[in-house]
Amino acid sequence: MNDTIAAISSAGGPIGLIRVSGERAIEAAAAVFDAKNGKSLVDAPSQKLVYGTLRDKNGKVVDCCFAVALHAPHTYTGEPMAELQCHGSTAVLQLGLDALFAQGVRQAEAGEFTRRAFLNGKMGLSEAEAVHDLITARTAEAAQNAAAQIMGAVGSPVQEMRDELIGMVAHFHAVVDFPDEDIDPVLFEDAAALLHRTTSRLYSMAESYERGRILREGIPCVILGRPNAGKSTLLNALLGRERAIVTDIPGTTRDLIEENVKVGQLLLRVTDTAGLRDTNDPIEQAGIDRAMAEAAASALILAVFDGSRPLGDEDMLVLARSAGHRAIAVVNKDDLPRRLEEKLLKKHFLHIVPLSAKTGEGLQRLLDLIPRTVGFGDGAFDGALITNSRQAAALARAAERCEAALYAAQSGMTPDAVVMDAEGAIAALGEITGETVTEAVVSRIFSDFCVGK
Ligand SMILES: Nc1nc2c(c(=O)[nH]1)N(C=O)[C@@H](CNc1ccc(C(=O)N[C@@H](CCC(=O)O)C(=O)O)cc1)CN2
Ligand SMILES: Nc1nc2c(ncn2[C@@H]2O[C@H](COP(=O)(O)OP(=O)(O)OP(=O)(O)O)[C@@H](O)[C@H]2O)c(=O)[nH]1
Ligand SMILES: [Mg+2]
Repeated sequence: MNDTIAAISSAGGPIGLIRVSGERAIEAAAAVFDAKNGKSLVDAPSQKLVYGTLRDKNGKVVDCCFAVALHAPHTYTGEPMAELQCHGSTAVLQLGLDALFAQGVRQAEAGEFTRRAFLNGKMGLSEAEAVHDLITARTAEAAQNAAAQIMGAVGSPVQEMRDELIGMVAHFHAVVDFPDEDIDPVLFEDAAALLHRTTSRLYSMAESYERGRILREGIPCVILGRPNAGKSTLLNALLGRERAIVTDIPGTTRDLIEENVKVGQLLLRVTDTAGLRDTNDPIEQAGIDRAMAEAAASALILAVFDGSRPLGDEDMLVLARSAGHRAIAVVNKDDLPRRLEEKLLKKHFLHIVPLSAKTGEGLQRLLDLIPRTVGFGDGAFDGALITNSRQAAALARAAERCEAALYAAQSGMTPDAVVMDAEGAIAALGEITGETVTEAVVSRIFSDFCVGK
């Protein structure tokens, strides 16, 4: 039997939530809470807020709050649960928690509520992982996608494909078990059709991770350019505030300046850097080294050029660093007379955007372009984007095995060959739903969660 656990499930707001789950959850909460109506929480109807007072382990009243009993099995974890909705002070919440501990309840580990929900069959593993995605979502779109996944946007199709493959394998097993009978060729045809459909579905789900990862994590983007090109001015323009120091002295920015900015549906994790040039100043050189390293690790380079001057040697460092990278050339200072020749830039960059970081003229064109260069148009976020690397890897493995089974079915190999690969695909899909996953993997997944979830 599971012991009873409790944790503070809220962070920092004016109202705080203590959650309790396990066989003794409601009794323990009832022991520290006196309902104003004089009845014990044990006798309260499920899911009904009850007003009253909370007492610490010494019996002192420390809060006027709500309590709620949640009767199994219709709870988040599937176990009896209780909640105390207190005032949000850490002191109050800790006293409430300590009072529960005095009733034999223990501190919940990271993700333990959701782990229990999974182990009790309340949700599949992909839904549990989406809970974590939702808690850590940094944009509305990422939250929307995660919410859809909690509702089964990944788990349901995966379950469906798995069930279909299991049905097919069962059919083949019947044939394999009676080898004397002739194999109906329709069986191979039907199997091939199913495997074909499933293979392409699986590949497209696995491939959606490239965009799903960007949705969840944002896109690391570096502003690169010669000193004085207007990199810091561009950062400030993107942010809409004076974040970085701007002067007309070349070499103003030394350290990396990292900020997040929402661009369309995308979170841009943008870094302003030191201007690239040959220098004898060791401090400036350290900044340039960091700029180069940061650019190498980024997914997008905004290469800034000063449009009011011809391209110079320092700009060649920018061209070299941008080569082979996803990059947009920004021709800045477009409010001044143009002295830069675009010819060389056109050879190096697919996209060239003239703008003035100072006046903001042309900035919108850059903002429109950035999401498109990383594959984000105006999409809906209905949970179809895979955001989890573990799921993506399992989907790719399932797709490969499914494709191998398809090949076996089409090339008239023995039913055993079809079955073997199909079973590999079934197992890989089971890792996503959680049906065929090891204890160690489950532990690792939930240890990433926060305490109280
Ligand atoms: N106060 C509070 N707010 C919260 C949570 C919580 O645990 N407590 N949640 C925690 O994540 C989230 C809501 N998720 C939940 C998911 C399922 C159930 C639940 O009780 N499920 C029952 C069905 C209940 C019913 O149909 O009325 C079940 O699955 O059997 C509760 C919360 C966000 N808000
Ligand atoms: N006219 C005009 N001036 C600009 C524009 N963008 C930047 N400047 C000016 O160019 C100078 C350098 O701007 P910064 O943003 O500091 O340039 P930087 O690339 O960050 O320079 P370092 O940090 O030294 O590498 C400042 O005087 C800015 O006001 C622009 O679009 N038009
Ligand atoms: Mg600067």
